Amino acid sequence: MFARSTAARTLARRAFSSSARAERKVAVLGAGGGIGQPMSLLLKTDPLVTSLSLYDIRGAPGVAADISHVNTKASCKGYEQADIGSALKGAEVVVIPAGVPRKPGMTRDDLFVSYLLTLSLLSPLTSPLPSLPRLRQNTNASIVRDLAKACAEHCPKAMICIISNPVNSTVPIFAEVFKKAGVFDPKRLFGVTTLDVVRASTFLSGIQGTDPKDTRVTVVGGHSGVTIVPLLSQTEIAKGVSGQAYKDLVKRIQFGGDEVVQAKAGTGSATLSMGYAGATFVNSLIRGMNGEKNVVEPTFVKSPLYESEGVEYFSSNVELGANGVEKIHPVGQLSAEEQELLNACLPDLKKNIAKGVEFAKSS
Ligand SMILES: NC(=O)C1=CN([C@@H]2O[C@H](COP(=O)(O)OP(=O)(O)OC[C@H]3O[C@@H](n4cnc5c(N)ncnc54)[C@H](O)[C@@H]3O)[C@@H](O)[C@H]2O)C=CC1
Ligand SMILES: O=C([O-])CC(=O)C(=O)O
Repeated sequence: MFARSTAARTLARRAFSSSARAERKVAVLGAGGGIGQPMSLLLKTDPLVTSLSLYDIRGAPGVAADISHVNTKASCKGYEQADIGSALKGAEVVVIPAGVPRKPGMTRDDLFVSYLLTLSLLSPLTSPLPSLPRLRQNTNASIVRDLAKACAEHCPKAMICIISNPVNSTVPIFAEVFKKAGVFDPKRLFGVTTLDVVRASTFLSGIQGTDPKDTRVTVVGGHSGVTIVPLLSQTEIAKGVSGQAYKDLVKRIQFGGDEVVQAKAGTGSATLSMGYAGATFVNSLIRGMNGEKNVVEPTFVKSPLYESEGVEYFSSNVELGANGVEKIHPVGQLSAEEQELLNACLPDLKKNIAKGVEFAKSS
């Protein structure tokens, strides 16, 4: 992993040696889960990570004990529920894959409202109404809200990378909690949309017979269905993919998550590819923090690009630096098809963001 050009590798080495003493403590919240475990393993093998703090409401000490035997530099420690303060103390990067994954038939937005709550309504005998408020606590929205409160208290200056779905709403929730606590810095909050870029690269290179490592596709918008907008016209390698093949490719990139949810048949959603994508994003983020120049990743951040249309958060190419977001790149030239995709994305994205803001403000 972490494949890069020779020039980038030289820069990374230089950045690494100039920051060889830089302590880079990374905390993973939800480290015992399907994403948390492989991502933590990959982070343990990243030479830029010096300390790994693995937290989950269940199982993190065991995962940490296992991973800590890998003979790489980073130290690794696991924490249980009562220890979230120790887990977060001194963390410079916090990655959050905590929460419930999808099952077939669900959208990511369904994860905002509790899956358990839905079940309880269907089975009132096993889940009597008086327990509904407790079940409501199990939504991804409230999980992210509560983890945001803990981060605001214990590591308000950390870079925060949100994986928990629906990303289009959980990032605004996190931001609102930080605003309430008076510690919000928009440059330090990222929705992780890297898996969309990873998939676009894999699917396109599969069609064109190219090496995925040289097949970079910019994907903008949000992280669900039609809010995912691949900009294939900006990639030389995509030239020649047109007509039905183009439509199929766009659909596959937009609904790649559903492909995995279907294939896993009720046992979860993408975990291993997401672990890879999450560790890749964190590696880029730390390279930027360590002073490497021109580190660019698409990520869902507070963005001025479509603010005038009421869309406060948007994923586009972002240059990462010492303080997080260094520069937000515009989407660039769009084809007529891409303009249509963007037109379809913005209203949905606006609704998803408003839902997150509303939830955080009212809870
Ligand atoms: N941004 C993206 O591209 C992607 C996002 N996801 C999302 O990531 C989330 C996690 O997915 P999986 O790892 O497959 O689920 P999982 O169920 O395997 O793991 C989730 C983990 O979170 C833990 N957890 C629950 N509440 C917690 C809390 N309050 N504090 C700390 N840990 C807590 C659970 O104990 C569990 O270990 C889901 O919401 C899923 O939709 C999944 C794939 C891609
Ligand atoms: O599809 C899901 O629910 C998980 C996800 O976000 C993805 O795989 O892109």
